[in-house]
Amino acid sequence: MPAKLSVNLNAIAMLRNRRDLPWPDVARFGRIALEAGASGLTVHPRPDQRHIRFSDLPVLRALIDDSFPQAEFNIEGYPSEDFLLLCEATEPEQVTLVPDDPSQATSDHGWDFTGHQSFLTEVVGRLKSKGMRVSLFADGDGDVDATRKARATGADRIELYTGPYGGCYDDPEKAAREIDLLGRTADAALAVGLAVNAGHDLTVANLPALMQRIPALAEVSIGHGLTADALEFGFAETVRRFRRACGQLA
Ligand SMILES: CC(=O)[C@@H](O)[C@H](O)COP(=O)(O)O
Ligand SMILES: NCC(=O)COP(=O)(O)O
Repeated sequence: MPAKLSVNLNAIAMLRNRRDLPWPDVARFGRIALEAGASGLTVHPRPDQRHIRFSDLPVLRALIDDSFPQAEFNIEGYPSEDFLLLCEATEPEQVTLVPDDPSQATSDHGWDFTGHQSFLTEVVGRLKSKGMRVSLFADGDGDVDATRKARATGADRIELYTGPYGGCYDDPEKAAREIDLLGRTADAALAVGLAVNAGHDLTVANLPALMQRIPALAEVSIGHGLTADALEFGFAETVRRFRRACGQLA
């Protein structure tokens, strides 16, 4: 079963925000991605709204509801009260909780499931009671006990943080070690009943090996590498290239 591809629109929004102008239009690129066969859209609104703005969320929700009802909306972020209210107002199919500090340039680690067990349990319960699937950002470090603790929060999935793997683009031996750790984390998560997503710095080049080691991967969310490729190949063609790397197209 190929992994689903959720296209992250953060980089498009970041480009838009360079000027006080409405382009590139995130909804337009969301539409192009879904027309090209992406399974869903991902956004990671950060408190300073430096890329996705809170006002983008209802527009993207309406795009999916009105034109692509089979697609999924995935909202990622740190579960502050503001973020939780945003999710409750938008009702995405999936919320991915990420332990980001507001000052972080980008996400760079998964949850400490021991230290945040009760906090996560409460937040996961709150979101799930409103019908949202919940995924928890997790380090791919092979820690079996951490996956048990992730499961104990009531979450449905983990999202493997693949940044360290993505950073090995020029070091195949290191990449193989990272794949092994990610694979062992995924095995442990699947064994306790969690489904497994993955994201961060995934590319057309590094996806196939990840897919081969974790064939049960449910979804990948990709923005940075996809937007970079789109400058060369165009947005729709790039989505198709990533779908091919996910095993969706021959
Ligand atoms: C949760 C995660 O992995 C991040 O990749 C994130 O969604 C991207 O965030 P930025 O676009 O802000 O770097
Ligand atoms: N969850 C990861 C994501 O949405 C996109 O990460 P990246 O491809 O922008 O690194």
